[in-house]
Amino acid sequence: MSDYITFALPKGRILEDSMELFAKIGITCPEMKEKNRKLVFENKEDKLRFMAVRATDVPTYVEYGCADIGVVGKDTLLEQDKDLYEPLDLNFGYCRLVVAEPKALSEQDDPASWSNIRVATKYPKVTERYFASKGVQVELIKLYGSIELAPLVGLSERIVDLVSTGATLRDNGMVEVETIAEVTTRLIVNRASMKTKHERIRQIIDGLEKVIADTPKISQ
Ligand SMILES: Nc1ncnc2c1ncn2[C@@H]1O[C@H](COP(=O)(O)OP(=O)(O)OP(=O)(O)O)[C@@H](O)[C@H]1O
Ligand SMILES: O=P(O)(O)OC[C@H]1O[C@H](OP(=O)(O)OP(=O)(O)O)[C@H](O)[C@@H]1O
Repeated sequence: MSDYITFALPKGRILEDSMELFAKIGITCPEMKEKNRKLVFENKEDKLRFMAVRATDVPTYVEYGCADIGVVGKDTLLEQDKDLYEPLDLNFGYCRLVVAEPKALSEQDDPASWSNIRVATKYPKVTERYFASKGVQVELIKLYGSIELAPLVGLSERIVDLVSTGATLRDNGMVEVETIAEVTTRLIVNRASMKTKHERIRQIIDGLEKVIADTPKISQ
């Protein structure tokens, strides 16, 4: 398999856009279109292998060299802080990592007066760093999804989560307070693969870079 290039792709919302982008530089995997429960797919002719993994696991597969290349949101990279080469912003998956709170709370209360702020999030490390940099002590509550529910039921006063259209915040009576980071999808590469498979990987990066430069930027 060492002459193969292996990709770790997230199973969720990023997968389709990633495969569309790769197709523009001739990287395809017809086997992936078959409806089954397989997790590894091959394009034997072009010596390409694709693994479908949880979005949060992509950096791990790439860091350990099980995958040469990965596709992942900047939010995940900020949270995990792994030793990876990050050569390209793929210019899709636009969203923002924000601090938000219930609208009612925002109107009634001055957060500066709170002695203990509980913040629910999927991103505890980013959240801790962010509040520490502002000199604010917070209690972190790690959740794995539906973060906007936490303040509605008294689990936390605030949340740190992704916002794209704003519909989830709005429909749950919440408002944005501050932006922590702008998020897009990134290409990541294993550091050793960058040396041992330099020519093929460089070709992929250069090809994608050209496609991205020629594609008008779609703002969310
Ligand atoms: N509402 C959104 N709009 C645009 N991009 C988003 C949105 N939510 C998440 N993303 C981006 O897509 C990535 C993957 O999100 P997705 O929802 O597919 O997986 P996940 O559920 O966060 O991960 P996991 O499967 O590990 O729980 C995120 O890390 C982020 O970069
Ligand atoms: O601004 P919007 O367009 O409404 O998108 C934001 C929502 O999308 C993501 O959730 P996701 O759909 O991944 O579900 P989850 O809460 O289970 O992670 C994110 O965590 C927000 O909840």
